[in-house]
Amino acid sequence: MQYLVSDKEMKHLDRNTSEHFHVPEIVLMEQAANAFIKELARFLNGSENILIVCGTGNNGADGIAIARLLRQQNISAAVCIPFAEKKQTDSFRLQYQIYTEYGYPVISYDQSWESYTVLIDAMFGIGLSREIEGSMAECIRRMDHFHGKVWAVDMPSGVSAETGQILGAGVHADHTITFSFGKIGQFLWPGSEYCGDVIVAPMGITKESWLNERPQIAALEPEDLSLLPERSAHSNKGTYGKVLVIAGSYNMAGAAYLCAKAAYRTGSGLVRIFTDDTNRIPLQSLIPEAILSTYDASFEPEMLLHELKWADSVVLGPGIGTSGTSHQIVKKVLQNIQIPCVIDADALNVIASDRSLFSLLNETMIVTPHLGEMARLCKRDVKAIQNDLIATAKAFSDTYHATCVLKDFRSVINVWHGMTYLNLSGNHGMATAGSGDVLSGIIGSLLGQGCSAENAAALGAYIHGLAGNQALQETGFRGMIAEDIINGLNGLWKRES
Ligand SMILES: NC(=O)C1=CN([C@@H]2O[C@H](COP(=O)(O)OP(=O)(O)OC[C@H]3O[C@@H](n4cnc5c(N)ncnc54)[C@H](OP(=O)(O)O)[C@@H]3O)[C@@H](O)[C@H]2O)[C@@H](O)CC1
Ligand SMILES: [K+]
Repeated sequence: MQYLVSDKEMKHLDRNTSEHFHVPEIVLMEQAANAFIKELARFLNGSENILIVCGTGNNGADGIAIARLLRQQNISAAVCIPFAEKKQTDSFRLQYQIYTEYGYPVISYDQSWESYTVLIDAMFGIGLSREIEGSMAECIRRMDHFHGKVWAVDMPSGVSAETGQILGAGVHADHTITFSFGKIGQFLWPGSEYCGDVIVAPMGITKESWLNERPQIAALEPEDLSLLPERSAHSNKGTYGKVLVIAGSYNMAGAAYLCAKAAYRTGSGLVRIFTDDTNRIPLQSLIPEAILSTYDASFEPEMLLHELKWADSVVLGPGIGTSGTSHQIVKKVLQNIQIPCVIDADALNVIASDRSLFSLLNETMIVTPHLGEMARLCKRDVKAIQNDLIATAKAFSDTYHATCVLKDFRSVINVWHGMTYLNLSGNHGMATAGSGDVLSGIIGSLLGQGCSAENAAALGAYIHGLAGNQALQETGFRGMIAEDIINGLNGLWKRES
């Protein structure tokens, strides 16, 4: 698991390193500059002519230190400090003094950048705190139009380290070398598109610097697949959980099929589909492994209660529609459920339309809204939510105690009183109908196999993305459909065994 930090957290870690562990700022800066060069050097062939555009804060100070170290390794480099008259930090002044004592070149802002082949952006790092305006925004745009490769020091200038929003203007980097921890804004849209590939370079601020604080945001990595429920040679189908998939209404067999199949492909021993009777024939032929319980116009709640007693976990909602019967089903489940549950799709729309149902949510439940569903749940517009993904997911969990998986290009998973996860697996091929049904089936399966709500939600989103990445090898981006993601799971498990 890697931790991702905000600008404030990084400054806090920096302060703890200096004040508690007594590592001087200038030592950290030298380590940062060395760490940057070590990564950069892997891409250089020695013929480059490098320009480093520096601000007057510590990001700019890093830039000047990098220029000095490059020159001392016989690599052609010069700095440009377009707004040298602005407020300078002590470290900036010191780095500038050292650099000029050596007689290394500082070019004026008016000079052409034509002869330079690489640009290093050291204007703003994690200190960016407001919109960039006027001539500074012009300078950012000039960097953005640079003809060669662009490397960003810590953050591309203009990208908020906390939200990933572009503050006024932003530099599109080919690579971003960031120090010690990934920054949240590097992984949220649109910031992620400005960072190019992100390299986290260790530079001496370590996890010890959290002292008594706890990191808030994490991203799962391949080694975290060890959190998956164990399998045993001595087992039967009952060992791996019974999942009740309440899905599919008239003409919506597909959602039930994808969800149930994903649950089976994630390892569940038994899956039962509770669905509209008109789905019986297609589901029996599409997925004969599933047990079916169906209802018709005269929906009898007793049958549903009976199925709830049978199950170890429930997925409630894919394709159930928002009819009166769907409302009855959702309400009955929420009032009676005593096992872990994923609430998805139309079940969320039903809840959004009847505020009395919100009070039935609790910490054993996982809600999986996409942005539109979340907009209906919290009565905000999609754009506002997109600009504020992490806070939105957190506010929902804090208020209703359920684990929230807010689905987007980078889904945010928030656990009530717990960690926030940013899911970094997956690709845009997965933006296709039914992809969400597959995700809820995966999460429901993990719950049925005994995972906590936290592990099922974070791991479920991660596995879903990995399966999509696996599918990419067969389909490419453009033609991927939900079934391919399910097939991608097979590839994942094959690698595991
Ligand atoms: N922390 C660490 O662990 C380590 C950090 N290191 C490096 O330090 C970097 C952070 O340095 P930093 O704090 O000096 O801020 P930086 O990004 O250089 O910005 C400079 C100043 O610009 C200003 N400003 C803000 N927005 C503005 C705007 N829109 N338009 C105009 N001005 C604006 C704002 O000052 P203000 O005007 O608010 O007083 C701000 O302070 C970090 O990214 C990394 O590279 C490493 O050396 C090693 C260890
Ligand atoms: K920068």
